[in-house]
Amino acid sequence: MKSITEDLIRNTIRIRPNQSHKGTYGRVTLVGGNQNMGGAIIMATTAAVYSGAGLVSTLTDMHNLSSLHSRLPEAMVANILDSNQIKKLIPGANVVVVGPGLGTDDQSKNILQLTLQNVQPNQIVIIDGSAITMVAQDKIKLPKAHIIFTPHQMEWQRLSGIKIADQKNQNLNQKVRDKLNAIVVLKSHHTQIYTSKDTFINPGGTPAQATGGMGDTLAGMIAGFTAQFKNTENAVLAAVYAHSAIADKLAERRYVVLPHQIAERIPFFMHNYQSFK
Ligand SMILES: NC(=O)C1=CN([C@@H]2O[C@H](COP(=O)(O)OP(=O)(O)OC[C@H]3O[C@@H](n4cnc5c(N)ncnc54)[C@H](OP(=O)(O)O)[C@@H]3O)[C@@H](O)[C@H]2O)[C@@H](O)CC1
Ligand SMILES: Nc1ncnc2c1ncn2[C@@H]1O[C@H](COP(=O)(O)OP(=O)(O)O)[C@@H](O)[C@H]1O
Ligand SMILES: [Mg+2]
Repeated sequence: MKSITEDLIRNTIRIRPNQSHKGTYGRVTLVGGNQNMGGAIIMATTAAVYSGAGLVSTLTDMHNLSSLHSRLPEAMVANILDSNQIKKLIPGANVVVVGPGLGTDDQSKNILQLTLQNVQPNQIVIIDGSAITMVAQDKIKLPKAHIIFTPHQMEWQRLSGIKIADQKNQNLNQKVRDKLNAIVVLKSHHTQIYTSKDTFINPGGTPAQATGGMGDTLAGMIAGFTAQFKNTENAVLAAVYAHSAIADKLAERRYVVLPHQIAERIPFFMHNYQSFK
């Protein structure tokens, strides 16, 4: 298993060309946040915006509208229950994130299905949180697209059938990845990334990260990075690395690191590591 290196991060985060505009940096659409879990989609959206995605739109329950807007005026918001908005905003994106705080009831399932039905083959789709659980339990058909799953260990157990105790076995994980034909970010205290060619381990991470919303933030970062940087695999690796490297730094002086504190530091981290042209 290869460790993600600083060099890879430097070769991935590019200096922004002068001749560019917001469209250069990708369109991200996020789908999630029911009445009870608006925080999850707010954190994911925040991370996508702070990672530098050019245009970010969020389909969420309208109960979350004012809290999302007041925290993050940069994001556009649409009603998750309006199927016309889903049909418009999903095909218009470069990267789709589905799942943070989506819930797993019948309404959530319909939203997930409609979202996936509108995905285009050239798009990157990050399937996180509740969406992983529903794909696992309800045998939801996956679209032809560049799919990235971001499960924690229990979500991976649900999706892969591999018990948490057996997830140490990389061959088992890789076999299921091959069947899914996706990038799998298997989150834990040292997150592993399974791609079509390789397995990587993230060298960083701290128990100060063990708090709700930490994975939602990672999903948004992966969206922001993959929207901007051409090599999708490297963009995923860079996002995973940045997420924990920022946390490790903050944890030098904190007992717990909050997801929004990570989001605030993303532009500083990316500034320090930019080099690739
Ligand atoms: N503020 C918000 O709006 C927030 C909303 N959120 C949204 O909630 C939705 C549900 O996601 P979820 O992860 O909270 O619940 P679920 O999928 O049932 O998994 C938990 C079960 O798995 C087990 N478990 C075992 N290993 C584990 C591991 N390594 N990491 C984690 N869990 C592990 C664990 O075991 P236990 O804790 O009991 O030991 C428990 O039995 C999702 O859409 C998400 O986006 C959250 O982000 C929080 C903030
Ligand atoms: N003890 C730990 N050490 C390092 N990283 C951790 C630890 N606990 C959790 N994390 C990280 O926090 C995130 C948790 O993701 P997830 O469980 O999906 O959170 P949520 O759904 O609440 O946003 C993952 O990126 C995981 O690697
Ligand atoms: Mg999660």
